[in-house]
Amino acid sequence: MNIIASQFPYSWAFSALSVIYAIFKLVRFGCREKHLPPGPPTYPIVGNAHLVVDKNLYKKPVHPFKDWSEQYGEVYSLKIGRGTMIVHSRRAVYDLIDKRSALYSARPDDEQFRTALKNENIANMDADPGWRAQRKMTARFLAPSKLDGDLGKISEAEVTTLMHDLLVCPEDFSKHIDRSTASFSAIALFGQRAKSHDDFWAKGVYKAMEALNRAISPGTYFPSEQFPIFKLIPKRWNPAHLRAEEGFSIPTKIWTEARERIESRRNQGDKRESLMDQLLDGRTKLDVPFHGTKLANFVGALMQGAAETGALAMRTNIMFLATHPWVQDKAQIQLDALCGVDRVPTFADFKDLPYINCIMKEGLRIRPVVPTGIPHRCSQGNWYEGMLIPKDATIIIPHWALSHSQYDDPDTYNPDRYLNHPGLATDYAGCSDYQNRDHYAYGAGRRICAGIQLAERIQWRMLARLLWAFRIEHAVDEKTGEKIEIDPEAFEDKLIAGPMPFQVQFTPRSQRHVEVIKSELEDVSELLRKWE
Ligand code: HEM
Repeated sequence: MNIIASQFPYSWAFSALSVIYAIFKLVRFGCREKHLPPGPPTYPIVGNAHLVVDKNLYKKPVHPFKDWSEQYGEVYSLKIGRGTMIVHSRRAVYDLIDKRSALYSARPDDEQFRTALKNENIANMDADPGWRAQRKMTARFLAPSKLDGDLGKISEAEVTTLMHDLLVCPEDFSKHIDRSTASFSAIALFGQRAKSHDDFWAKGVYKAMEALNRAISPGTYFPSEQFPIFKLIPKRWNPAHLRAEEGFSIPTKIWTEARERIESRRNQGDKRESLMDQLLDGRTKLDVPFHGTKLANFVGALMQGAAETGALAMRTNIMFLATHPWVQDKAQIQLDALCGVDRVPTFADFKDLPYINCIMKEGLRIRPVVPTGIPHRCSQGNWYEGMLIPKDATIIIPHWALSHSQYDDPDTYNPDRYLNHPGLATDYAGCSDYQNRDHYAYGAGRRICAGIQLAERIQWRMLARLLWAFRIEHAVDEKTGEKIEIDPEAFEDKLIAGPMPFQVQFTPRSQRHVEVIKSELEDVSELLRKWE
């Protein structure tokens, strides 16, 4: 009896201490650890997870990314997942993402991304030999010499088709742009052209992107890395998980069919110069071999990276050009002086048409296509100005917020701000003169957009030719005769985002311009037919 009585207080005390410790740990769970960069106040358990439920992280009227940077500085942290660090200044992007690129080039190990992209999409692959091999091959295939050679001619031919489509049916301008960027990418990557918007080679890529955007857009799935309890929800009851599975299965089905179509064409003796043809030939070999669906998904992921981004950026340009006629005036003075009415501009005119480049940069700055960037992961803990950036922290470069805080008068659309930036984005990215970087729309460090050279050329060609050919103006309401307003803030809430639908008018600048477009189309028809 005595023995039991003397043991009781100890076991009670032990249990009580355990409970107190568990409560302490629970309450501390979610608190920001010492040495982490500062950030918004945390709540027990949830940390800062509640803050990202609002998808409007970057936009007006809330703009929290920007407000937090004003409050907490150039690098701040959110207690989400294994820690989320926001790198919010030109200097910090250069110091961390560019200079320490070896530590900042991994991708977060996020279950939703893992399920939707597996290790088969270059944009989400970990920084391993397979990813390096794919980057190397992409850089080789999309080298400037090729993009300015045969691929350049094809790209210009597709833009000529776009000009003609805009003559014939201007109200469908968005569809024409989608077709144009998809078709050029499909010729380069698969050796096949998209003759119409409903063609497999155009429809497929937008269907794949829609599935992917549905799966991985910020704020649309449970933060199961932070709260593993969500992993216990049966997958069939978790709509976000089902969306993630479709984010993989829908694109994989499309790119597998694409590969089969190419194999069948090749079996009929029709071999072409596309990336897929070269891979199937074995003419181009990857340092790390492909298995299963990886080959189809590699080329498909490039197609996904190429088609929609360029189309969204172009829609943004059109929106701002329609609302800023003085910008068109400036560009058209240069175009008319150089090309007159008898010839269309080509990329060889890049240096002589500097204002087109200014317009391209300003569009990417004011409405970056990937507003919150694609997250990076820090693969090794390191210190920055007395703050710890922990191993496995998610790293965000908030493109939209950066663009709206690191520039003079950032909310004003003004391509003139780039008059002293005559180079392409590649000339400024990663440069030690970080104050002079043009914009961050292509990301930073080793993970910077792998198609940046192509992206710049596609947009430049579209902008130069469309501005040479048309005045872009507000659409007019047929009943009232009033112009239809365009809301420049109406942008999608997606990982890869563009303007909400809007209406504009494309008016040919003269009858002579119309004639030149028609004769140009005749000239390039032969070239394009080869890819049908
Ligand atoms: C306006 C056009 C484009 C924009 C704004 C854009 C933007 C971006 C951004 C922000 C990233 C992530 C960078 C980072 O993690 O820091 C990215 C990655 C990527 N982009 Fe683009 N992109 C565009 C066009 C293209 C084109 C034409 C291609 C052609 C293949 C392409 C292929 C890729 C690929 C493969 C990646 C993944 C790179 C990696 O994770 O290693 N993009 N892009």
